[in-house]
Amino acid sequence: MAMEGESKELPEVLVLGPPWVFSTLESQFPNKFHYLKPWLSQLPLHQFLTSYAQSTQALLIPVSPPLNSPILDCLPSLKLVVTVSAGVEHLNFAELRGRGIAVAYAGNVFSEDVADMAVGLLIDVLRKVSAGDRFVKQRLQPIKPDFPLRSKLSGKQIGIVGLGKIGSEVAKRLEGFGCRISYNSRTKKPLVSYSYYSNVHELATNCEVLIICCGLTEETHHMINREVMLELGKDGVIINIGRGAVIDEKEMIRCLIEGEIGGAGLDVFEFEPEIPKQLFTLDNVVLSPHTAVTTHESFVGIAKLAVENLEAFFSNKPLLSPYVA
Ligand SMILES: O=CC(=O)O
Repeated sequence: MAMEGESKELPEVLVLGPPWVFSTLESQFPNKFHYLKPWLSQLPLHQFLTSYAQSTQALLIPVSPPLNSPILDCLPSLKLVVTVSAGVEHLNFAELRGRGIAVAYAGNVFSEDVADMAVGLLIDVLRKVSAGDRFVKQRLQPIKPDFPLRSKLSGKQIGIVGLGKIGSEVAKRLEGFGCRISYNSRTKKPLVSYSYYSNVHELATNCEVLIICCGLTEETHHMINREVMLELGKDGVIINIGRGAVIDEKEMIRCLIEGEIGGAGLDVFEFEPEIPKQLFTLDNVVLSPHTAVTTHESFVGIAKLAVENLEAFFSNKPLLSPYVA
């Protein structure tokens, strides 16, 4: 049902969650759909949905909050969820399948930006770019011999955890730095020449850097545990642009403080939006507020893809980026 003052002719799309990508989508593609925007209403969400979204077939959401059963119960006509994210851990695929709801997601749109961020964090941790910046600004001196030595990136042994779209982009970039690439993933990739380790323990033992590029599932939750970090070793660096809970964050902090690993570059955290305060005091840690995907280009790209998926759905055509669980 259309809200007062809005078009009833355009296909209806419900938008949930923080409208961060939505504003780009709406400004780039105005008048494509009739958007239901609960955040503009005084009504509590469930009341809004039962008042206005009973015939809504398509839903647009970011990666959080989880799309739970009470929300789905309020949307009896829902047939499509478009999540503007590469990660899909907020979706329960068994339930969505049971309700006959298809899913489209970000596919490859963010992969280059996320891979760039992984390399940026790695260079920052190894070469102490942010630490050097703090050093100069705090002491107001451009050059000082007592700044600690950095570590070289070229030639490093890199272990990629999850050689999907993002992991492959990371590998491609680091090959350009003369790094030796190994990876762990559920299965060996037939067309890839990088060394494959069937478990993260062997990968960590044989690498100097671990880059977490996989999604969060029951299998990957806390996959990077204390044992893996000890195997990575005292000079080892962890970069995480996947999901925070793939690493046992408490143990990682302990390992960083005790010098059991050398450093970390983190764009994601186990209990977002919380970031453990101990990380703020560590100079061998570079932090980023889960912004690997937030470039102008990625936002325009995901807005376009979301619109294309919605248009395909409303004209009974195949989705552009279906997520097949
Ligand atoms: O974290 C961002 C995403 O999953 O797209």
